[in-house]
Order: sequence, then structure tokens, then C-alpha cells
Amino acid sequence: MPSTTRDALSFPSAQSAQISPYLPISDSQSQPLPSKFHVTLTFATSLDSSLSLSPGVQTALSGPESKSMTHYLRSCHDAILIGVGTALADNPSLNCRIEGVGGYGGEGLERQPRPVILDPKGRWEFSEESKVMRLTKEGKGKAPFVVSNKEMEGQRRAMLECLGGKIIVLPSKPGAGEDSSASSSSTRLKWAEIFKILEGEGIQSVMVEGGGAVINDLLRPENFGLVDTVIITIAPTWLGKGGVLVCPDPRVEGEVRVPVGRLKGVHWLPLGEDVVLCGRPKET
Ligand SMILES: NC(=O)C1=CN([C@@H]2O[C@H](COP(=O)(O)OP(=O)(O)OC[C@H]3O[C@@H](n4cnc5c(N)ncnc54)[C@H](OP(=O)(O)O)[C@@H]3O)[C@@H](O)[C@H]2O)C=CC1
Ligand SMILES: Nc1nc(O)c(N)c(N[C@@H]2O[C@H](COP(=O)(O)O)[C@@H](O)[C@H]2O)n1
Repeated sequence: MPSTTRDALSFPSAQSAQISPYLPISDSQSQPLPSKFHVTLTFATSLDSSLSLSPGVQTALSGPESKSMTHYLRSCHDAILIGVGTALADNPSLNCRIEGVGGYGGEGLERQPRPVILDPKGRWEFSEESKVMRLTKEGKGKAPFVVSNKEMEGQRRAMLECLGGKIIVLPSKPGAGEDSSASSSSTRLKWAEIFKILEGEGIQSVMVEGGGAVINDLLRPENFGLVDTVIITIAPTWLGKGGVLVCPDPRVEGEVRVPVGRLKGVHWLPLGEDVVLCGRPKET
């Protein structure tokens, strides 16, 4: 086996066939590009709705089968988006390690997604040693785009650009009536604008992986309609209080509390010891 594929993952076609209705494209390269920008919200959660044991800590929830599923999803999207909290906590790879994808037996960077880090205040102090940069240098992934309100210091920016990444500076616009759970109102970016800017970069589909603040923000009623599909890995474990929770703000109509949202067109897929939930925020 060539060294490039020694650490490659595979995801069986019987299982990918069950997930592909929720994806912008299947892994078949002959499929046409999506005609509309597609957003997939995806993450792994515990039975008590935790993404990790505590803020700033990375917690492995997915078993090997659902981890392969996540990498399969990565191969079917143009970009992966995470918040800066996840970049700081996880030092993630944000590449796709499915057998046959570029860097893992495939040509060039074929079907490797573009990592996108949402970092309005410029808190992510990446270096050439950050995992995502190392993998880029090894030809196993793409360099990240950093979406920010701030310009980046010259040397780090030059290194990022030299690897093929870039910083995308967006003007901040305080939003009326927004709370500060994801980001202070002066730096909070509107999701419609974030997705529009990515579309302008030639990106047609994005999987948003987390973390907590990003997911809870996208679950707000005014944002949920921007999400096309939701794919959640549920692991058979409780992490306990104090974790990073997926738990959006409550929704009140008049003086009555109503559910924040419910998925439609749901499909459940057991994968190893986990179960994967696929659904759509709206009817199609
Ligand atoms: N189990 C799983 O599948 C996953 C788990 N995780 C875990 O989640 C945790 C990280 O979650 P969390 O700490 O909530 O951090 P996030 O990754 O959600 O990043 C949050 C930060 O992103 C920025 N941000 C979020 N929304 C917006 C917006 N609309 N506009 C502008 N900026 C925005 C803000 O930065 P600023 O404050 O600088 O303004 C905010 O503080 C880690 O422990 C990680 O391991 C992460 C991903 C997946
Ligand atoms: N699907 C999934 N399962 C888990 O158990 C996780 N902890 C995560 N985290 C997400 O994956 C990123 C880390 O993986 P890579 O190093 O990029 O392969 C991390 O940043 C989260 O986005 N996901």
C-alpha cells in the first residue's frame, strides 16, 4: 500500500447511499455541482447534548464508523467551517482522509474541502506547526480561509497566503437585539453574509462542524432556514454537567414557549455503537 493511503479511511457504499440524499453531491465525481449553495450542519453529541467535556477541551465522541462517515461528508463538501473556539481547543486537521481523495491515493487535492475558520477578533494564533498547515504542506489538505473583522499581522498572513489560504476581512455590523452568546454584537457576523462571501470564493457547499457557539447560533430561528440539512452523530455516553452544550436560546411567541425547531424528512442510521440522525430543517 502506498504510504499516502496508510492512514486512509473508508466508508461503505451501502451506508453512504443512505446519507447521500442529505448531501449536496455524492462522492461520485460524475455528479453535477449543486445549483444552489448548500449548508450542512453536522456534529457529534453525547446523550446529554455535549460536544465536549468542558470548554477548550477536545473530546472524542464518534466511534471509528461514524468518524469515517464524517470524513465521507467532508469529501462531499467544498468547505468545512468551524468557530475559533474549536480551532483553539482542537488544533484540528480539517482535511478529508477518505481513501481515493487527494493526498490519500487521489490526484492533487481532489475532493479535499477548504477549511474555513470564523475568527472575528483574530484570536487564532496559528503557525506552520498548526496541524492544518502541516497537512497542507504535506499535500494532504487545503490551507484555511480565515473570516475575520481584523486584518492579520504581516508575517503570519504571508505564510497563510504562501500555502494557498487567505484572510477574508468582513466589516462588522452590530445586529439589533442580538445577545452575546456567540460573539459580542460588534463582531458578530451575519450567517447569510458569511455564506455569500464563501459563495463569492467559488464555494458551493459548506459543512459547519461546530463548536457550541456556532451551532447554537445557527439554530436560532432567523438562521435555521439557511441550513439545508443536519447530520448528527449521537454517541452512547453521558459527559456530565459543565460541557460545551448544543442547547439554543428558547423561543417565545407572545408569552408562550414553543419548540425552537424540529427536523423533517428524518432518517436514522446505526453506525457501530453510534447512531446518525439525518434531517432537514424545512420541507423540500
Ligand atoms: N463533538 C463535535 O462534533 C465537536 C466538538 N467541538 C468542541 O466544541 C468546543 C468549542 O466550542 P465553542 O467554545 O463554543 O467555540 P466555537 O468553535 O463555536 O467558536 C465560538 C467563537 O466563534 C466566533 N463566532 C461564532 N459565531 C459567530 C458569528 N456569527 N459571527 C462571528 N463570530 C462568531 C466567536 O469568536 P469571538 O469570541 O472571538 O468573537 C465565538 O466565540 C471545543 O471543546 C470543541 O472540541 C467542536 C466542533 C465539533
Ligand atoms: N464528528 C466528530 N466527532 C467527534 O467525536 C469530534 N470530537 C468531532 N470534532 C470535530 O472534528 C474536528 C477534529 O477532527 P480533525 O482533526 O479535523 O480530523 C474538530 O475540530 C471538530 O470540528 N467531530
